[in-house]
Amino acid sequence: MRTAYSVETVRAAERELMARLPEGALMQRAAAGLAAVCAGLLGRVYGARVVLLVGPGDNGGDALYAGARLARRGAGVTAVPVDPERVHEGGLRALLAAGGRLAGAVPGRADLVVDGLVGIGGRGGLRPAAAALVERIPAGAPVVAVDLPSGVDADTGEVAGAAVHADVTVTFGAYKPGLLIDPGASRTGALRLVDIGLSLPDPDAEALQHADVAELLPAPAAESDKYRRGVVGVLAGSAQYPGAAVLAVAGALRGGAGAVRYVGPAADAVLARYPETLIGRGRVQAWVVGPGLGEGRAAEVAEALADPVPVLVDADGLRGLDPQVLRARPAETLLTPHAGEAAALLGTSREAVEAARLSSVRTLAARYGATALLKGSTTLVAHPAGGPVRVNPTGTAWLATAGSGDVLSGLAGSLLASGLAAVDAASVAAYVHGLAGRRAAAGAPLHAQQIAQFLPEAWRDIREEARYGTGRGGHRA
Ligand SMILES: NC(=O)C1=CN([C@@H]2O[C@H](COP(=O)(O)OP(=O)(O)OC[C@H]3O[C@@H](n4cnc5c(N)ncnc54)[C@H](OP(=O)(O)O)[C@@H]3O)[C@@H](O)[C@H]2O)[C@@H](O)CC1
Ligand SMILES: [K+]
Repeated sequence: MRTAYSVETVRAAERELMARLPEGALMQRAAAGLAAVCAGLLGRVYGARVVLLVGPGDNGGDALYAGARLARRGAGVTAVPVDPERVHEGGLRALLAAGGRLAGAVPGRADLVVDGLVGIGGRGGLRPAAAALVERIPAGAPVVAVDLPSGVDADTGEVAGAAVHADVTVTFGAYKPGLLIDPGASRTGALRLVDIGLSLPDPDAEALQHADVAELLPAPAAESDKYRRGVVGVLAGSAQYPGAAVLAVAGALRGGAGAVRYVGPAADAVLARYPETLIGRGRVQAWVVGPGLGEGRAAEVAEALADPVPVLVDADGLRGLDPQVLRARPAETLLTPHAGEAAALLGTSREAVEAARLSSVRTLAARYGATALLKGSTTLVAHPAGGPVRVNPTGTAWLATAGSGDVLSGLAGSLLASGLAAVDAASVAAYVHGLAGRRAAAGAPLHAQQIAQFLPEAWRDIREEARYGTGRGGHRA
């Protein structure tokens, strides 16, 4: 599990630790870790041209101390400050003593650029003087961000204006949520965590990794039959949208439940494609309600919600949901809106949800007493009782295609039926779905059926990589 902590939490842990350590010890730990990553990237440190972009705070200090370490190993290190009047004094002294130099402009060539402009003390998009240095980064030079890419909001991943695009981000003490959530996540490149000895409470956000997902994926036991493995009911589709039913069933058939039961007017379309589907009402261990239902189906949605089993509500099923009804349910409810549907549930605009995805998903879960999965470039999952928000690390922009959400809801419902808690079912489904989307896309547009077709491959890959380290990986770790 990759866990992430808010700036406030990191600062508190840092204060607590600093009080017990000699002055500057934490910065030295940070700089040592940063220099080690830089040296690894350079391969040969001696003679390498390293450029440090240095902001006025401790983030710049980290860069300067790391630069000093590289200079002592023979690198040619040039520090370019945003403001020559405001540079971390100790760091600058160390760099100059090690043979590094200070310059007023970014050199035209570099083997490595270190972004020490701003870290967790940064607010808003990069200011013009800092942004001007970023623009001068020599083309093709690899960029290592110190703690986080400058311009990315550490707590939310929001990017207001200019921000650094890093190839590697070396972060200290703990991951910050903004490194895992887009648009920030797409600026970080490969993430490296340097342990500086902070003791931390419960995280604010967390991201499943292959090994976590492998442990959660249901596996049939020797004595399993289809009913013990769970039956998932799918209430979806309409005369107008029969395809949504087919796609939700496609996802559900590949989610580990022993059987899929379809209820609705698209039975012919479903059977034509998946003859193994059970048709009509009967006992289920979880429901998927909503994809392609169209209008006027509230009574059927209410009936499913009255069944005392976990229910996933998606798409048209989300219209007019009553928080009181969900709160009174004896089993878990999982809501899977995209930003527009979440906005309707929260009585706000789509833009407001997109701008503040983390707080939106938390509010949604708390207000409706349900687990909430907010779809998007980084899908988020929140539990109604709070706790860390799960951030999906496998998403890809190619997943934003018609019907993709129907496959996801079928898959998540199937995982619910096989006994996973709603938070796990939702986050595992998002993870496997994202991976399948990446496999299916392989850099080209895809359609939703392909995502469903690639689910078994993604699933196997997760199992194998977790067990033998031999899977093809491919997700950004
Ligand atoms: N946590 C830990 O355990 C450890 C933390 N460590 C390190 O300390 C870092 C935090 O240092 P920090 O507190 O000095 O703040 P930092 O990120 O350097 O930025 C503040 C400066 O930037 C400026 N500025 C603000 N916004 C801006 C913008 N948009 N565009 C441009 N400029 C902007 C702001 O200017 P001002 O508002 O003062 O005018 C201020 O001068 C942390 O990220 C990590 O690297 C490690 O050394 C040890 C362990
Ligand atoms: K930085």
